[in-house]
Amino acid sequence: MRIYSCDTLNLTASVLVIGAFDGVHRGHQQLIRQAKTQADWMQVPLVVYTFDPPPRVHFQKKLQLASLPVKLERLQRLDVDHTVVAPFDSFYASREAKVFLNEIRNMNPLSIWVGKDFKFGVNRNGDIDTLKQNFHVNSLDLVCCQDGEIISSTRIRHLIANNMTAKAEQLLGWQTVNV
Ligand SMILES: Cc1cc2nc3c(=O)[nH]c(=O)nc-3n(C[C@H](O)[C@H](O)[C@H](O)COP(=O)(O)O)c2cc1C
Ligand SMILES: Nc1ncnc2c1ncn2[C@@H]1O[C@H](COP(=O)(O)OP(=O)(O)OP(=O)(O)O)[C@@H](O)[C@H]1O
Repeated sequence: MRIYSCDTLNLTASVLVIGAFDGVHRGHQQLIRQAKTQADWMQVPLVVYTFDPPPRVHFQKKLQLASLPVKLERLQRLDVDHTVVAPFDSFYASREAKVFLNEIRNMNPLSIWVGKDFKFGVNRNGDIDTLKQNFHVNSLDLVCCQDGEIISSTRIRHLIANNMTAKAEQLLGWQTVNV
């Protein structure tokens, strides 16, 4: 897997997945695996575009589930070809949605995978519909755990804060000692 900073990756074709992916939990893993299957079928590289730190850590000072090296190792294990890491600071967060769209246009995505609630650009001005006006977009139904609750980084943060490590690891699909 090759790693790039934002604004540096140009490709003639790709499949792109975008998100914070804090912890690379089992929901993230399913999203990335679906995208990988499609990328292999299309014979184009799979690109993950992610943020460091995760926007919730930057804005809301939430617990970070995995450091950048750990996140990158997990993405590598999922057979991602290229990962773009945007340094998520106040300057980056002030980018207009259309500037972000221009950046990803340089990767010529044949298909983009995001969750239904995906937002981007200053003040979260861009959404999945904005993305759909410009690209072919796929979204996956949110993956739930055995008890039917949606898996999310937020839920895993709560479990860790309440010392429910075994349950957190079950939703993560990785051991928390690796953070
Ligand atoms: C260019 C850009 C600017 C952003 N600016 C803001 C912002 O001003 N406020 C905010 O809460 N989130 C901002 N975000 C973060 C998004 O709301 C969102 O958390 C991010 O795209 C990751 O998506 P995810 O949370 O679904 O993983 C920005 C994202 C991007 C790509
Ligand atoms: N359970 C899930 N099943 C499928 N896709 C998911 C799941 N959770 C998140 N995603 C998708 O993965 C991408 C990255 O999501 P994100 O990093 O915001 O995860 P999150 O678990 O929702 O985090 P947080 O709880 O901090 O908001 C988004 O496109 C999101 O919709």
